[in-house]
Amino acid sequence: MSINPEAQKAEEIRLALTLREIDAQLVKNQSVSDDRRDDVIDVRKMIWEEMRLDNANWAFKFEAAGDVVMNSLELARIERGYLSAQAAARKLRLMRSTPYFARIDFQEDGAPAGQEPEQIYIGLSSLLDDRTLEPIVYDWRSPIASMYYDFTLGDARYPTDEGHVDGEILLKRQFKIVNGLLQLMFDSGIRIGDDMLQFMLGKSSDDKMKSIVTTIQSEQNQAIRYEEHPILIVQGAAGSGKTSIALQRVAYLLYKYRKSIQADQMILFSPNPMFSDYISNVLPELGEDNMRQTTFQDFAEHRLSGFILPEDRYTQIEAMLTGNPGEPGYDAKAAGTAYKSSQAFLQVIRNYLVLLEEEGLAFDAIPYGAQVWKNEKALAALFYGDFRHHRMDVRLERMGELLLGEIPLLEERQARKLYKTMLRHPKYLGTEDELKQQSKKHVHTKTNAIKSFVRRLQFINPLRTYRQLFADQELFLRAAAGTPGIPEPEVWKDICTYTLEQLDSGTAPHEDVPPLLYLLESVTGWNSFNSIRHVILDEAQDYSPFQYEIIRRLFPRSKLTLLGDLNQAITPNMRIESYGYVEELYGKEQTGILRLSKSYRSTSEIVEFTKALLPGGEAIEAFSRSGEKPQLVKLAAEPELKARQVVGLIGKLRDGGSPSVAVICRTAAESQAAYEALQAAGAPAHLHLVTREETSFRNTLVVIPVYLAKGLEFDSVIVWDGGASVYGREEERKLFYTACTRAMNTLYVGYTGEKNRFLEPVNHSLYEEQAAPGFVGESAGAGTPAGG
Ligand SMILES: Nc1ncnc2c1ncn2[C@@H]1O[C@H](COP(=O)(O)OP(=O)(O)OP(=O)(O)O)[C@@H](O)[C@H]1O
Repeated sequence: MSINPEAQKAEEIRLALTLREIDAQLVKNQSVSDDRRDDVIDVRKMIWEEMRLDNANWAFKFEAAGDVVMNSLELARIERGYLSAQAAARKLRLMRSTPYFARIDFQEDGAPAGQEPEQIYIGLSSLLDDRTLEPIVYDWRSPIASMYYDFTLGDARYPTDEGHVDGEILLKRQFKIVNGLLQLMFDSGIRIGDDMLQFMLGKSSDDKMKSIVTTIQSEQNQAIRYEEHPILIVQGAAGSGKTSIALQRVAYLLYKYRKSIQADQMILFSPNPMFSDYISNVLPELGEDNMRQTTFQDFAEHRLSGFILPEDRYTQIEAMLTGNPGEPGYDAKAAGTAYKSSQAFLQVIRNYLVLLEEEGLAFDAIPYGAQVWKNEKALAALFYGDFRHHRMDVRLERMGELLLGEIPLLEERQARKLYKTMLRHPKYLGTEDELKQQSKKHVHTKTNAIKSFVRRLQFINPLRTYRQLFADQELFLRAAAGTPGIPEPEVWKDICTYTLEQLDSGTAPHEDVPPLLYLLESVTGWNSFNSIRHVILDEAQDYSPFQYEIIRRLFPRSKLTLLGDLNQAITPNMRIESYGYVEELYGKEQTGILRLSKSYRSTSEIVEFTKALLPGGEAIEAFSRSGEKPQLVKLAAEPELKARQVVGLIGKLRDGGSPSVAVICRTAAESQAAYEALQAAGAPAHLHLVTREETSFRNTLVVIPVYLAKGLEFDSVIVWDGGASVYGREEERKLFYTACTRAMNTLYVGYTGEKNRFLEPVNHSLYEEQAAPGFVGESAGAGTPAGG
């Protein structure tokens, strides 16, 4: 809706006044910041002086120590003040560029006649008039600002501590202000969207993820501010904004609970370090510190270090995708993955833990040098004898205390023995006192090793305990009694053989890592992180019941937000069809589910095409942004020619101005081959192969396996080979869907041979078919390059 010149002028004046206020506050903040910095330096100097009183007498030193403590407390206080001044300056600087992005005029019900509606300007942070303390800009996360996201013109309401305030929105205006300059503004009657969203989505991705605060949609806003249950599950279609919601939700919670929650009390489990880098700019853009980020793999490696090497998730996926049924180890791993990631197996491990209370925990003898101090039998006797009435972790604690308590006696005895031997032996020279000292020292080294062994609970062996389940059929059947889904005996035998082979070679297959961790933590006592108040899991469909249970136990005081898309559950053989087990683990009454069906990433043409790949895909809706139809491109079977054709497609896209192009392959092995072929075929020099070791995100021109492209997006996507021989199995449907949904504006599905079967039912009006550049169509035989 266009805006009259008078209103335009008024907005320009309002912007100028706001900028003036921000400038004034920046100057003031700078002087406060300088003063506080000087104070910090002064107090540090003072502490330093006091600590250097080396030559002073004891009484003086004592007094000085008291002063140091006092001054340290003072220093901590001033430092906090300094940091908060800096944070305020950071926010003001962000606001200097974009002070606000929206305005609503709100008339409260029951307002006295003639009272003007309140003009609510909404920005990244709040800004108060320094003198009157009247709000000039409201933070987008404030309750009053939520109306901007939730309502169109007309009736509206917002929550306050005393209940809802009802009224009417008379105007809804959006601004694009960059570097303090008003570039664009328009009024909208309908949802935010439309014009501004078109504008935002139309921008092609050539960089990391951006914040979406200016155009958050009402259903997304609900997820961002959701607080009805401590556990929130967001199931959303590809491109529906789940990752964006996760990050804006962190910002919202940091604002709402700013007195009690800091950024480092929130933790995001992300799929891999490259993804962490991809999203790393969003919170700083919003003026907030980044939350902590980790991956489940990192945690597992940390906890299992010293025991066994956990196989990486991507190694597992690659093995499943590159192997074939019938090949050695494949079926056992596939069946093992399905069973070990199931809820049924969680129950088996729980039952096993009950059995272990009575018998079966594996112990390792405690060494004293090359000898044994306590053998397995003696340790088991303590665990299952003297301490049997306690919980297992308490038993271990008691055993630790008891064992450590025996060490002085051991030291004394051994030192005496050694001393006597030394006295007798001519090779030990020295006085009696010297020999006594030497023997003590020698013994001490050995007992120190014992102490560390005991403190680290190395006298139990969780790995052997876990292994036992696969080595002892009768034991497994006892643990599995009454649980569903027990594999057929033949299948179980194969699973056991494969598992034992792997464990004995020093690697825990990826599917064994969560059960192993769960067993280890349950026996030794959960090392919980009580300070973490909120855990966010992106790509939640990739976590098994075990992993959820581990996360629940590790963060007992934390709320949880899960964001996932069951249609992108691409780990082969991990059968995750719903989040029912999350509800079971946390309790239905603790859990809320929100569903998002609108997809914002891709053009309507791409969304219509990709949703047709899914049974039940009708529920997915496209945001109305138009582009080219996806193109199915028949490529030559001959590898060199095919690579040249794909180089041609890349050239076409780049000539068309596409800022980021991804050639997406099914596996890492296929990516490597495609990368080499493309290089040899003259691809641009900056073509980059993305591997799982990648820690920083770059997307200008990449070759990437689907499972690493997950969660990311590219202006253009070329599916390297969507042929029937590449995507053949039903379980690869989701993999293919994930690959195609990475495209924002252009999607080319290359294929050799026949098209895959997921494409068959897709209505032909949803895509176009074309011959590759320099390729004279299918009928010309497998690739005769035009003109060459
Ligand atoms: N309200 C919005 N305003 C502007 N852009 C949006 C909005 N919602 C989503 N987007 C954009 O849509 C794209 C997809 O968002 P995001 O990656 O968060 O989706 P997702 O659900 O996590 O996707 P996927 O599951 O496919 O990885 C991003 O470019 C994001 O910026």
